[in-house]
Amino acid sequence: MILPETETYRLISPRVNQGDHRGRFVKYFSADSAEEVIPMVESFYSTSAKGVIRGMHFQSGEYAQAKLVTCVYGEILDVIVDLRKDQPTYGEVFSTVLSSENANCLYIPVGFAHGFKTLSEHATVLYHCTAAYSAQHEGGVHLDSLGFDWGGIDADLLSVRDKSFLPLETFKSPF
Ligand SMILES: Cc1cn([C@H]2C[C@H](O)[C@@H](COP(=O)(O)OP(=O)(O)O[C@H]3O[C@@H](C)C(=O)[C@@H](O)[C@H]3O)O2)c(=O)[nH]c1=O
Repeated sequence: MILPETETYRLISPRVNQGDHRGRFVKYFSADSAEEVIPMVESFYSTSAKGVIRGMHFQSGEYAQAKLVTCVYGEILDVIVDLRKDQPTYGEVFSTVLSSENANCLYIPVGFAHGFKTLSEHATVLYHCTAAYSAQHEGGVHLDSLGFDWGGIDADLLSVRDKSFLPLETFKSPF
């Protein structure tokens, strides 16, 4: 997929969110109502305990990914940072709460790094991506270098890889 260079992130509210005595039915994304078709090729989810932060991740080159992210169980603070060098918004952070309650979905174009913190006891985060996973094309920027207040970072709950990322200040963006 070729994304317009000026494309930016979008918070998508669920189109259908009806409940009855059985529970709820939520459609958090529909290609028919999107501004353009987003060809998703991989879908995966992760589960995390309270306080876990994962990020700030991206894939680059031919495996660069746009992502749709939603939280289907629990609540997370979802965070993205703009890594597009030619944009005046380079380094800017956007954050939003995604939860099973609000059923919101964040569309993250190529050129942004993504991460989140789990706010609830447990959270399940679901992704749809426009490119396949490629370990060789993975990259990241240190989550504690964005000038963003995570509301506390528990280093014991970070992955070794996430701790190893360079700070935004010295990081060389591939975008
Ligand atoms: C992302 C991913 C990981 N893996 C493997 C690699 C590793 O052995 C294991 C766990 O990977 P990680 O520790 O990178 O998982 P995680 O930290 O949850 O990675 C995710 O973080 C969030 C913030 C994102 O934005 C996602 O795109 C993804 O990068 O799963 C896959 O096989 N396929 C995948 O698509």
